[in-house]
Amino acid sequence: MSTPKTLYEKLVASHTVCELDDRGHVLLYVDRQVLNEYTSPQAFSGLREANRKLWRPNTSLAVVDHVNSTAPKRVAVEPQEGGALQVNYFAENCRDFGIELFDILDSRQGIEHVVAPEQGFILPGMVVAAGDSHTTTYGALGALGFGIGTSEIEHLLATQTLIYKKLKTMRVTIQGELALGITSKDVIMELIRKIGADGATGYAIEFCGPTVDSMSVEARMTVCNMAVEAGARGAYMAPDETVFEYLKSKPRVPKDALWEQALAQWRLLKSDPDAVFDKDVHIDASEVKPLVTWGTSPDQVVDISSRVPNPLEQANKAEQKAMQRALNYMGLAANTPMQDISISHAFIGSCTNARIEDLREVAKIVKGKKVAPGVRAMIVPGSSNVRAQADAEGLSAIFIDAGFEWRQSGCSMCLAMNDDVLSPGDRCASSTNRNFEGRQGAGVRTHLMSPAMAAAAAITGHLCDIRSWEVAK
Ligand SMILES: CC(C)[C@H](C(=O)O)[C@@H](O)C(=O)O
Ligand code: SF4
Repeated sequence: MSTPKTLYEKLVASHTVCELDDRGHVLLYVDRQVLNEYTSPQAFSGLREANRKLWRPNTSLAVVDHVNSTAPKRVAVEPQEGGALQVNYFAENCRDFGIELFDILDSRQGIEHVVAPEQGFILPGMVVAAGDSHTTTYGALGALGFGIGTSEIEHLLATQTLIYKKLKTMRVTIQGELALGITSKDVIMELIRKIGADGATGYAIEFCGPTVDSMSVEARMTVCNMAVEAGARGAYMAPDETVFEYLKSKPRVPKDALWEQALAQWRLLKSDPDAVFDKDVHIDASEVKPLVTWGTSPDQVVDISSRVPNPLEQANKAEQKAMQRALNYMGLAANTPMQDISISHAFIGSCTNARIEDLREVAKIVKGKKVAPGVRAMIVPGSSNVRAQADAEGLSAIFIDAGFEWRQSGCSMCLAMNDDVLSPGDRCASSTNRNFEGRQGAGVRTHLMSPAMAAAAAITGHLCDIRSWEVAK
């Protein structure tokens, strides 16, 4: 009998063209890649210089997302606008190399990790690479997605392969029921709290267990998306009926007999029962609290009902110093109750938490309420399709009535590469995935949390416990 294998090992094995050495390097075939205007220019320039063509142009999908404006009225970029150079060069490259592009005015435009699944471009069992670390998101569909650098993009476009180092495997088993108001965002933040921001470096994570099984595909995407903040360059769940149901209606999935054939194959995509993982982690979902970051790394995170931690209680001197530095940057004093922290901004957006289910949750929280005086709150839908759907469901009317800005889609204030930049000292409750120094603008203080928590903070003007909110409803 052959050795039992994890799904990760099966996916890598089925895409291995050849082994390159005995240290785990293989030449890996990549099924599909998603391109953005921000990380692809040098790759295209390299191809142009070497006079190379794309090996399989129709395996690429190109989306403008990082630098575009999210101003409510959408217009094409003008040559003099910031980011226009990247957007225009991107369009030129897609035209010259024969790649399908969702440009700013396209009704399918949006953040790549929201758009690609929405289009049915990512299917179970695929290997997908892109010049963006949050490509792990696709693991929610049972695909192996990971981020690559710009020279790797060039290699990939020319050959449809990559030199890939096989990862170790980690199984994260999640069981128990989430309490009212607790979301999959809190679950992934709990994992990061537990294992640290480099706790999964060198690993691919398989998420499993009853809690994962009962999550929607969108909730699973949040988990796989943010797993990279624990260092994982691969994070997935075995695809199940929930995934197949989600995919069924998407525009680009195989149809009719091909669908049935695909389904039969996809149902085989799971780890063998006795497969051995290099590491096992368990999470009791019933114990997960609403989490919020206090520092400048996603693992500097606490339960909303607790206090800003005190570095002096840390035995490790280096850790103490890092905590103090984070507190200084964040303008926070140790032992302050987290709920006493006032905010100036709230941002609901990003590929972590700006899908339609997230926006529905936000609408439930803010309906009939008003954004606190002095707070600027914005909602940036994950894609133009999500925006249209939120309009159709009446969600955007609720947001606008409550005083939120309802904007066009893009990465926006998740990393502030367009005009959506905050000012030094601003403090933002954010549904995003990274709270690094300067992430939302120089000197800006970012607190990561679930979209529901960010919405509640916008209304009250300070960080607050979604559980008391849920009870009060
Ligand atoms: C711009 C891109 C390289 C980057 C990433 O890789 O994730 C960005 O999307 C981010 O979230 O920091
Ligand atoms: S929304 Fe944020 S995390 Fe996602 S791809 Fe854009 S910048 Fe990166």
